[in-house]
Amino acid sequence: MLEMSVDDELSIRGLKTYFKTKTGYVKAVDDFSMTVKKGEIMGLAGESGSGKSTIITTVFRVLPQNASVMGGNILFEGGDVLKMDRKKFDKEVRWKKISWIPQVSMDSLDPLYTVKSQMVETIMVHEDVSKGEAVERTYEALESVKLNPEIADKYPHELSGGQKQRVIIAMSLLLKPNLVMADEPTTALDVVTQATIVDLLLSKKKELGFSMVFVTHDLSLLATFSDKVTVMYAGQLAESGPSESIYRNPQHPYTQLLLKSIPDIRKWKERKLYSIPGEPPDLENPPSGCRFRTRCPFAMPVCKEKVPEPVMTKEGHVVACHLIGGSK
Ligand SMILES: Nc1ncnc2c1ncn2[C@@H]1O[C@H](COP(=O)(O)OP(=O)(O)OP(=O)(O)O)[C@@H](O)[C@H]1O
Repeated sequence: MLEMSVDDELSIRGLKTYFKTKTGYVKAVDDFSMTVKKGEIMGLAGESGSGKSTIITTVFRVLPQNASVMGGNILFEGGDVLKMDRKKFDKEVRWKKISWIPQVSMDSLDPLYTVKSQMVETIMVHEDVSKGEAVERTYEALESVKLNPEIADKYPHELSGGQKQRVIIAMSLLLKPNLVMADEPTTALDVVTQATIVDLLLSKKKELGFSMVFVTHDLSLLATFSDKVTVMYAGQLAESGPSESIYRNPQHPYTQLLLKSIPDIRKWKERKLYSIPGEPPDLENPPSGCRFRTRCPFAMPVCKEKVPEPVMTKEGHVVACHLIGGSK
């Protein structure tokens, strides 16, 4: 049996989630591991298409029809989320223990129902409470994310992006989950609204004490609040470790280049914008060995032959790179 440490909230081990296509399988998440400790904020970063959302939808068990979990475990509160009976997961885990804050998009709230009816329904499906009590809790939840109670009777299309994201946050915290997975929660919002949404999430975290996975392609945003950062490349782990150390002393060439591509506002006059040369690989036919080797300035012959094994460095980072350690 796979054991978790008492201070682990979520432990993803060797996860493989593939999408079936007409021509084969997109290996969107391929042997990926990550542990989130209780109460910590884990930032999950990587370029678009690196598999971040697929990890979240695999944990939340909302994968599309053409996806299959080909291997691995997702350990949470002593059990494997992937092996749990579907009905039990829906009733006891989804929203109640693990919740999800998706991007503000057209389909994150049901367009046919008012905010109040969606929130009341969420409470009543999971808890044995009267409708009156569920309505009362809905108003309290809206107030706790600083929304006017009038919002309760509105339909999603009547709300601004920022209001919609506050409703989604209120909904995701309704049942006081232990783990919140926020998937690019501020993308598609303007910069000022982005900052207020991050502040709101951080203050709710302080108040309620949940652990959080915060998915973003924006490493500069994570720097301001995450305890740890995991960097993914093409469905696999590149580097993971304590935030401060990752930003000060990145070990993986991909992390180094990602950090180099963050614009420094203090040097805006003299500095050209940097972007990593090349494109992320086709995940239906990824390169052999290290998937980053086709863009890596330090690629060596071994990088083509062997998949690098994640190893712990003296800085306390887990790094999958032949410059650092072993191979599979
Ligand atoms: N339903 C699907 N069928 C086939 N391929 C898919 C499907 N959903 C996602 N993919 C592919 O899986 C890979 C990982 O996608 P995913 O959305 O997890 O990446 P991401 O890092 O979250 O990207 P972004 O930051 O753009 O949201 C991509 O190559 C994507 O094209």
